[in-house]
Amino acid sequence: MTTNPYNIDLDRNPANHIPLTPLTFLDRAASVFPNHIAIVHGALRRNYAEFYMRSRQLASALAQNGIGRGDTVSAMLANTPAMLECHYGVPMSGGVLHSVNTRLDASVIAFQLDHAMSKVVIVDREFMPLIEKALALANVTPRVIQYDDPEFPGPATATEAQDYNAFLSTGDPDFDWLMPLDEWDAIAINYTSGTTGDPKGVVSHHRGAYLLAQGNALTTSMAKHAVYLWTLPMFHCNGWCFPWTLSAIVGTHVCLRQVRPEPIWAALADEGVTHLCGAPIVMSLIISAHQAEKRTFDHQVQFFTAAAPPPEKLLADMKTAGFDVTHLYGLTETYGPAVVNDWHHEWSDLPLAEQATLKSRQGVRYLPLEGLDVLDPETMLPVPRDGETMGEVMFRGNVVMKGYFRNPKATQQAFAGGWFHSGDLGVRYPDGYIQLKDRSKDIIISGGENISSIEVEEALYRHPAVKTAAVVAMPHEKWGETPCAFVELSTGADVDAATLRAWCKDWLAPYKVPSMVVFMEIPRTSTGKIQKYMLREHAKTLAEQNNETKSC
Ligand SMILES: Nc1ncnc2c1ncn2[C@@H]1O[C@H](COP(=O)(O)OP(=O)(O)OP(=O)(O)O)[C@@H](O)[C@H]1O
Repeated sequence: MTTNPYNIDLDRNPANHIPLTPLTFLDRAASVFPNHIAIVHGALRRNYAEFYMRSRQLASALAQNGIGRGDTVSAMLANTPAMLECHYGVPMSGGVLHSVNTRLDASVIAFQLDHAMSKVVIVDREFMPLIEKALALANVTPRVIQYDDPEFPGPATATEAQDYNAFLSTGDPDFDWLMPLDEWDAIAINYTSGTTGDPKGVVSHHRGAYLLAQGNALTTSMAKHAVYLWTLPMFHCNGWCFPWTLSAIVGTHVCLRQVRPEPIWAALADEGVTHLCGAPIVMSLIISAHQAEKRTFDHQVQFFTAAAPPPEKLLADMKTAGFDVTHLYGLTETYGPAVVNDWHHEWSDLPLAEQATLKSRQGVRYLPLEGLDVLDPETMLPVPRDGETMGEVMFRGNVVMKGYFRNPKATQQAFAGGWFHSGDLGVRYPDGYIQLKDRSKDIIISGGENISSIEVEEALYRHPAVKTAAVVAMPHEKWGETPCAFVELSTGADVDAATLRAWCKDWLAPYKVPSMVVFMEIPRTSTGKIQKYMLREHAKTLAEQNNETKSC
C-alpha cells in the first residue's frame, strides 16, 4: 500500500487541530463585540461580556462543587437567561447538559434524573414543587439550585435550595474553562418526549452541536446581529442548537417565559425581532392574533417551523401576514433541524396555493448533513424518486447523535445498516426533495392499503371551520383499520361530522375518508406536538363501544 505523501511529516498538533465546540463562539462574540446586547429579558439587558463572564462563573461554581468531565447537570428552566447560561456554563465545566421538559410529570422526571445520573439540578422557582416531587421518587440525590426569575409572577415558597445567583457569585469570572478533550465528547443529553413510546436519552457531541449551530445560520441565511425570539422551548433538543447559533452570528436572544400572542407581537414590534422558531401551533397562535387584532410589523421576519407537518392553509396565512416561513425537519437524534425546504426564487412567482404545496415538503439536507435518503428498510435501497413510493427517511452524517445513553440495543437498532433510521415514512420527488407521509407507527392500513394520516389531515385543514385535525387508525372488523379524525373547530365555527366527511369525499379516495369524526380538545406534548398514541387509544375505545352497541 502506498502512503499518501501529503500525510508524511504533516501531523495534527495543537496549532492546527482543536476540537470543534460551539463554546468558542461565545468566547469570540465576547471579545469582538463585548458591548453588543446578547440577552433581553423583560427590563433586563445583558451584553456579551456579561453573558460570557456569567457562563464562566457558572462553570467555575459547578467545578468547585465536584462537576467535571462527563457529569450530568440537569436544568429545569423556562426560556430565561439562566437557561442560556446553562448551555455554555455546564459544558464549560466539562459537564453534560440535561434539559428537562418542564411539563412532564414527576415520575418521568425522576426516571430521567436517575437514568442520566444527575449530580446537580438547576430549577426555576415555578417548577420547584414539581422537582421536589420528582426527587422524592428518584434514587439520585443531586444538589438543587433555585433560579428566581424576576419575570415569574408567582409567590415565593420556602426552600432549602441554594439561590442561583448566589451560587454563580461563588464562581471565578475568569475561570479557565474546560475545552472538550475530544470533539466526540458529549455536550448534552435530551430525552425524547415519548410520542412513540419509551423515552430514550439522546447523546449529542460538541462537534455535532458546532456544526448544526453554524448550519442553522448558513442554511437559513441568518445575518450578523439577528434578533431571535425564544418561542421554541430551549429544553426541546437544546432549542435546535440556536442558543449556540446566536453567539456565532453575535445576535440577540429575546427571552420569553410563555408562548402567548401578546408578548410575541410586542417583541416583534418593540425589540425588532427578526427570527423565531416553533411548531405549527405557534404559527396558529400568531395568526389568530393577527386576524383578530390586525397586528402587523414593519420589517422582515423569518419564521422557522418544524416538529409537525405545517398545514398548507397555515403556511398561506403566514405569508399573507408578512412572515417569511422556512420549513425545517429533524429529530432530537439529529440535533434539531437537519433538513430544510430550500426555496427556489422562481417558486415565489407561482400561485399562493402552489407555493404552500411546495413549502409543505420537508426538503433537502442541511449543509452539515452528509446523507439524507428515503430507503426501503428491508433492502436498504432508495425508493424511486416519483413522489409516491413510500420508504423510511434515513440520515447519515456529522449531525447524527452519538447514540442512546446506556441503551446499546436501541442504539444498534437505530443505526442498522449504516444509516440512522428516523421512523418517519416519506417519499422523494424527482427534484430530490423529500416529503413526510407519516411516522411508521401512525400509518393507517385499511384493507391492505396504506393511508397517510397527513394526507387525510390536509383534506380536513382545507375546510375553513377546521382549526386542528389529527387522524389516527381505528380498529375495524372488516378493514383492519380505518381513519378516525379528531377535530378542533375555529372559534365561532359550526360544522357537523357528516359535513366534514362529505367534504373529505371531494378530496380523497373513498377508503381514505374518516369513518368517524370526533370533536374534542386534542392532547399535545409541551412542544405542541399532537399525542397520537393517546388519540389511538381513544379511537380504540370508541370502536369497542361501537361494536358493543351493534351487538346489543
Ligand atoms: N417538519 C416536520 N414535518 C413533519 N413532522 C416533523 C417535522 N419536524 C419534525 N417532525 C416529527 O417530529 C419527530 C421528531 O421529534 P422529536 O425528536 O422531538 O421526538 P418526539 O416526537 O418528541 O419523541 P419520540 O421520538 O419519543 O416520538 C420526527 O421524527 C417527525 O415525526
